[in-house]
Amino acid sequence: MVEAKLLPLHEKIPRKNTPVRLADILILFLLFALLFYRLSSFRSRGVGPVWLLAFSCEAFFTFIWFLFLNSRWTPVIFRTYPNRLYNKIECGDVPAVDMFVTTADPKLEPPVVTVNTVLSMLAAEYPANRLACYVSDDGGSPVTYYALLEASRFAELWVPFCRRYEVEVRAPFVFFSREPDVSDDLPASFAQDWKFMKNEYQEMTRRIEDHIDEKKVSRLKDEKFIDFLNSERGNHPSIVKVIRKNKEGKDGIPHLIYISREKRPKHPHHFKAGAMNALIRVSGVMTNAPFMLNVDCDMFTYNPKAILHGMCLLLGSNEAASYAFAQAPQLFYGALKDDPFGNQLEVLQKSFGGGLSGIQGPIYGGTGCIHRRKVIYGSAPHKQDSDGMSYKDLRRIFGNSNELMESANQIIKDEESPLIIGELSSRVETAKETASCTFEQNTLWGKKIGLSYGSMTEDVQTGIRIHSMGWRSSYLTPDPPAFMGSAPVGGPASLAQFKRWATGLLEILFQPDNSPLTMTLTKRLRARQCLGYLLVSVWALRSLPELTYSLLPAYCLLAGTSFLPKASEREFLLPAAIFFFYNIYTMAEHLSCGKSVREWWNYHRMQRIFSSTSFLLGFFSVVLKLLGVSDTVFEITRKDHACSGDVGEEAAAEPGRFTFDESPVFVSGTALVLVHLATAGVVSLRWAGGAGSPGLGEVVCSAWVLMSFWPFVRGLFGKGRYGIPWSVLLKAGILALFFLMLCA
Ligand SMILES: O=c1ccn([C@@H]2O[C@H](COP(=O)(O)OP(=O)(O)O[C@H]3O[C@H](CO)[C@@H](O)[C@H](O)[C@H]3O)[C@@H](O)[C@H]2O)c(=O)[nH]1
Ligand SMILES: [Mn+2]
Repeated sequence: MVEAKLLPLHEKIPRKNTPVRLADILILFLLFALLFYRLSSFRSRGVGPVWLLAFSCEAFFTFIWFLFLNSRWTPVIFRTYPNRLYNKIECGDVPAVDMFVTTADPKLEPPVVTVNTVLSMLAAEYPANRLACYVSDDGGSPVTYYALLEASRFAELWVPFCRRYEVEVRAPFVFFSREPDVSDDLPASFAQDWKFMKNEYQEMTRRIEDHIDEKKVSRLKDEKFIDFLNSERGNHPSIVKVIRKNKEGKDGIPHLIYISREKRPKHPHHFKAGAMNALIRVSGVMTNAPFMLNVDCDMFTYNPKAILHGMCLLLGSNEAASYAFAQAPQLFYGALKDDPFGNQLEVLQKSFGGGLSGIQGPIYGGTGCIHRRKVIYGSAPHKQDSDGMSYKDLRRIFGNSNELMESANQIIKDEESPLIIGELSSRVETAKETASCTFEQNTLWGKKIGLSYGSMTEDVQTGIRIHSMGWRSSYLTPDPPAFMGSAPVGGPASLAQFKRWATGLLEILFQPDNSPLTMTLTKRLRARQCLGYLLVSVWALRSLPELTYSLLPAYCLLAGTSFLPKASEREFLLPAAIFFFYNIYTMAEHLSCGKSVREWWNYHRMQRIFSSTSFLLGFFSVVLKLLGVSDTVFEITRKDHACSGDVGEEAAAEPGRFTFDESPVFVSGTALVLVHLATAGVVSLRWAGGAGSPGLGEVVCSAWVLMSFWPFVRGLFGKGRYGIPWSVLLKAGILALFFLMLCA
């Protein structure tokens, strides 16, 4: 028998994908043929503005397709074998992991959501004395702190209960949403314990919801809340509170620590990246684990062995040692059927994440990721710096805290041995210092170490920095999935999220010391990985050709010209074939991932909507930032979660129906729909009046735009939040009129 410890902890298996490659190439070939046809037509019929525009858009689409093809050319899958780690666990030989949860606003992110996430982390299957859970609260709210105190108390019952009955999903709201499974192999006590626990859980959520008002919490007159008395949101000193210490060893409950970093109105706080850096420093002086797991407040552990699976990717072999981090895909629990807002991106993540895994590795997605601390501290791959750094360097890089410098030096010298730091409580004052808003001044935080600043997608930016150092990354895809979060519901939240992403991704492209382009030329970012990053970096730029291409059919129908070959010409088959194969291809891909045709259509149509709305605003935000007019802001996504009693009003009557508000993000989409409706009217009138029949290609395209933007068409007639507000209609109307005049 092969000895257990000799068996690999993970395997990286190339996936066969010949049919996908063939389909990718076929479409690329057709796109090139179309471009070639356009070029040769310039010679025969001259260069008109309409065909030139069409050609430019198609050239852009071809480029995108090429990037797409590159990203999925050599997919691999990772298999992990956590059982092979049990030897190590028995000897107490597994590395410590610091777990970070970020939350920022108890109104948009209900504390019950955060509490469920925290409980699922505390109950992880991993030696409890190797774990510490740090919650960063950018809201600085006593409400969140109160909820965590409750969570800590409940954990005393919950964690042993999960271990005793090997509970599968350890976020209580999931567990109690199903009827208990009373199978024969469970002890007779289970049914009774289940009832008791459910009751305790409900009591706890009731108390938390009872204390959702900050004033009520402050009135509790408990000295625990003193720190919050004179603090207001955005203006308060650092608060660090040890809520619970692990006293009972490896079968106990991990440490739980609350942090609210210092905030002052005049100091930029760098949103989530700033919060993460405070977490990294505070944990650095308190437990200093060599690995760090970070999740958003709504992203609970779905697979209790998630960390074990992650460790299988990061420990054991030379190959594992080259992985900077293990990233899990962002999957969603209890999400709406058929993904009406097209924001779950499961199919896309599978192809993109699996594809990049075959190059340098998946991108860092900001949540559900286990990092090696030394990577975040700037260490290069396969380099053991046994001497560590000089005091002067440490101070210049990490900042003026002896404890932090010392702990950072430990990490740089030797990554896997956990550092035993005395009493947690004795470190609180030091921790507060490192969480102050001036601590980062004249250090490399946000530049060379920690999470990088300057982009709304700090995650991707940081990932690029890491890959540029020559590190690789791995994809954490156990079955069941490691983590699950909540996807935004409704039009405003979904479009705002994609706007933020598009903004952040484009911001990166324009940062000389972070842009994937320069990183490939000057550092160790692989060329194909760079192309992979480009595929998402150009989201905001995609808005221009997408919008242009959706306007072209309307323009041609109104102006009596065409941007496609006539249906009677042989070349008409080219765009027709692209249209046909592209849609069949994306549909087949969805079906092969077990998705419905409906879900494919929702994905397709939301892609068109995002491109012409969110991405466009993202593009403008970046332009304004580059011009120095206004800076970009991180707008937090509202979490309508099954576990928070009040399912937001968005999700009320018709949860899958598109909703609107007065945000400018709706203007371009509304204008587009108005233009096409007007076009349909004019063209039918003309046709009835005996004018010649309009071009088939243009008519199909115009109808396709209306079908894709159907939520907006419905929005014209909807009531309340299902209707497009007057202010948006007015702005869109003016734009549409302007365009119609242009066509006349
Ligand atoms: O000033 C802030 C703003 C946000 N957050 C936290 O950041 C996380 C992500 O925010 P959310 O509003 O949920 O944004 P999403 O669009 O869902 O986030 C995705 O995209 C972000 C980048 O745009 C990444 O940071 C996230 O990890 C990734 O899940 C949440 O836990 C927030 O509490 C803070 O801690 N401080
Ligand atoms: Mn989120």
